[in-house]
Amino acid sequence: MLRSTISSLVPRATSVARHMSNAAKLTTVEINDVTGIATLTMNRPPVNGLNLELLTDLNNSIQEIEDNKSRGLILTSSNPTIFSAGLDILEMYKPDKERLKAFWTTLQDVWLALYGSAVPTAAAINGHSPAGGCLLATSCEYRVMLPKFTIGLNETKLGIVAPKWFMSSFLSVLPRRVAERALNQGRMFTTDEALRNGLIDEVANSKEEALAKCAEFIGSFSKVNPLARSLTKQQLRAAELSELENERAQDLEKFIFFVNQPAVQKGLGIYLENLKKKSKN
Ligand SMILES: CCCCCCCC/C=C\CC(=O)SCCNC(=O)CCNC(=O)[C@H](O)C(C)(C)COP(=O)(O)OP(=O)(O)OC[C@H]1O[C@@H](n2cnc3c(N)ncnc32)[C@H](O)[C@@H]1OP(=O)(O)O
Repeated sequence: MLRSTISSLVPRATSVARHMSNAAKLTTVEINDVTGIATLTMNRPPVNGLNLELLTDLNNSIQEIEDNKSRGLILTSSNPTIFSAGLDILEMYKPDKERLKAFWTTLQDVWLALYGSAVPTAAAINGHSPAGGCLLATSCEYRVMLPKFTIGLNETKLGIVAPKWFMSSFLSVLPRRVAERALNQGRMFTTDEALRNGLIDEVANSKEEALAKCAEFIGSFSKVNPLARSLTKQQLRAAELSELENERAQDLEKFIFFVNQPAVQKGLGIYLENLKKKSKN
């Protein structure tokens, strides 16, 4: 799984960023030619709702970054106020059976790829980051967030239950007591609260500053043997990764059963309606 070598850590001569993915996709990957760090940007207006297509592009982009020996991965958003609104609720409301399966399987793929990535990962959280957005951010090794936004796993507020692997990412960052209470409450943390509780590592005043801080974190490994680093990370994360790997089919089954419960459908419908009402006001 090792993608980089010590020699690839030496900064290269030019500073031109290379676009690795084409613009028609819902993600772009840009590699900085000096640092070798890849910035993976989500670009699905209006709110980076994680639908099947965005998840597919995310998965392919993570793979591309792993394959092209990037020195690290920074996840961010092209939207100036929203990192990601989490799962696109429309994928779960009155769903098509086959698409629902593909949707959840691809979300599992994205989590396994990002949480288990061999390269150092960081999230530049330049906007709100509820639920699935928080899952992506907490799957990374480091988080830098802009002020006055919110982040958290708010599933209980929607009448749904965050799966175990959502909780694993959350628990890898927060103390158990804080995580348990926040999950039960469906708590959204403000940027300040997230910093105080350790849900994020730093605050930045602009997206550029956030990206620079993420790059600095990734650069902190420049003198560490990359193979030793990635094997250490993967060993530390192995238990949670294999738990999902071994239970993928059951997890999918549970999800499909849960989502199709009339009470869950009713709750999602009401939540969507309220979102739409709010956006009209
Ligand atoms: C073991 C098995 C059990 C498994 C059970 C399932 C587990 C599922 C796990 C995770 C769940 C999720 O990730 S669910 C998604 C949770 N997300 C949210 O609750 C966020 C909701 N959105 C907001 O709070 C806000 O939209 C925002 C803060 C993200 C942005 O606010 P802003 O004011 O800028 O934008 P609007 O609110 O006006 O929204 C614009 C537009 O987008 C639509 N929208 C927003 N979020 C979603 C979403 N998550 N899915 C679908 N659509 C969304 C919103 O309705 C507006 O639409 P219209 O313009 O058409 O009105």
